[in-house]
Amino acid sequence: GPGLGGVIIFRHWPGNASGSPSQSWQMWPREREVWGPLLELLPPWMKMRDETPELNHYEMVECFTQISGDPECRVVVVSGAGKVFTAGIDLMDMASVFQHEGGDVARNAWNMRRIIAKYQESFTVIERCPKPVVVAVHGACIGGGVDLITACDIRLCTQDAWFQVKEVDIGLAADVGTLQRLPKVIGSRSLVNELALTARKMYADEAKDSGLVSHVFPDKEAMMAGALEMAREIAGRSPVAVQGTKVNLIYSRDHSVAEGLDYMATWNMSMLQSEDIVKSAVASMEKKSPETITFSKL
Ligand SMILES: CC/C=C\C=C\CC(=O)SCCNC(=O)CCNC(=O)[C@H](O)C(C)(C)COP(=O)(O)OP(=O)(O)OC[C@H]1O[C@@H](n2cnc3c(N)ncnc32)[C@H](O)[C@@H]1OP(=O)(O)O
Repeated sequence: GPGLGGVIIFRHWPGNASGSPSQSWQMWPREREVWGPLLELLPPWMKMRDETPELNHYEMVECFTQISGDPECRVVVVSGAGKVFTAGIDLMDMASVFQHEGGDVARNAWNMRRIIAKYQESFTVIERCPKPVVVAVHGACIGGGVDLITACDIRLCTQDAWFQVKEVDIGLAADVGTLQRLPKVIGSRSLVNELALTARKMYADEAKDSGLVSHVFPDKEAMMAGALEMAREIAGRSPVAVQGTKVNLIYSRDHSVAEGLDYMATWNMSMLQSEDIVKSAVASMEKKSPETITFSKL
C-alpha cells in the first residue's frame, strides 16, 4: 500500500463454510484484486489444491516464491481468519494422504519421504524468503501452526492465543519444522521437550515469557494494528539492510560465530557499496527518520 513498500496479507482459516477446518489460504480482498487475475492464469492442477491435499503445499511455495522475487514487497504479515489461527493439519486430509493399501515397504516409504519433504518445504519457503515475515496469532495455533510460526521472523499474539505441539497426541513425531526450529526460538530446551512430549497447551503469557512471541495484544484488532505498524516500520527502512539482516540472522543461527562472521563479510563486501547507506547516513545526520527516505526497489 502507499508508503508501505508493499505489505501482503494472507489469511489461513480453519473453518470452511460448514465450519470444519481446511488447509486453505485466502487473500484479503484488496490483495485478491491484485492477485486475482494472476490466479486465473494458474494451471488447472493448482486450482485443485482445496480438493487435493497433497498439493496444498504449492500454495505456500508458490506464494512465498513470488513474494521473494517481488521487488514491490518488503515485508509480509501472516494472520488467521475465523475463530482460531489454525487447527493444524486437516485430520481428514491426513487420513487419505497417509493411508496405505499394501505395496512394497521400500516404495511406500520412498513415496512417504517425498510427501513429507513437500510438506516441509511449505514452511521452509517462509524462512528462505528474504523479506521479513511477521505472524499474528489469535486463538488456537495447533500442530502444523507451530511448524508455520517457528519459520516466521517475528511472532505476535492475542491474549486469548494458545499454542500446542499436538503431534504426539495424534501418534506422530512432528515432522515439518517444530522439532528443528522451536529449540532455536525458545531458550529453554526443557520447556521445548515438555511441550513436544506432553502436547500441553501453552497460553499467551507463557508464550511471551518463554520468548515464543515478542508481544501480546489484548485482542485481534489491536494485534493487527500492531503488526501493520511493525510492518510499516520495517518496510520504511532500506530493503538492502533489512533483507541482508534477515538472511544473515538465519545463516548465523545455523552456523558457528566464525562462519557467520565470514559469511557476513562476504555479504557486506558488496552491500556496503549500496546507495542506501549514503541516503540513510545523511538522513541520520539530519535527524530524519529512515521512513522519510525513498529507497529503490529490491
Ligand atoms: C506431514 C505432516 C504435516 C503436518 C502435520 C501437522 C500435524 C498437526 O497439525 S497435529 C494437530 C492436528 N489438529 C488437531 O488435532 C486439532 C483438533 N481440533 C481441536 O483441537 C479443536 O477442534 C479446535 C481447533 C481447538 C476448535 O475447537 P472448537 O471450537 O471446540 O470446535 P470443534 O467442535 O472441536 O471443531 C469444529 C469442527 O472442526 C473439526 N476439526 C477441528 N479440528 C480439525 C482438524 N485438525 N482436522 C479436521 N477437522 C477438524 C471438528 O471435528 C468439528 O467438526 P464437525 O464436523 O463440526 O463436528
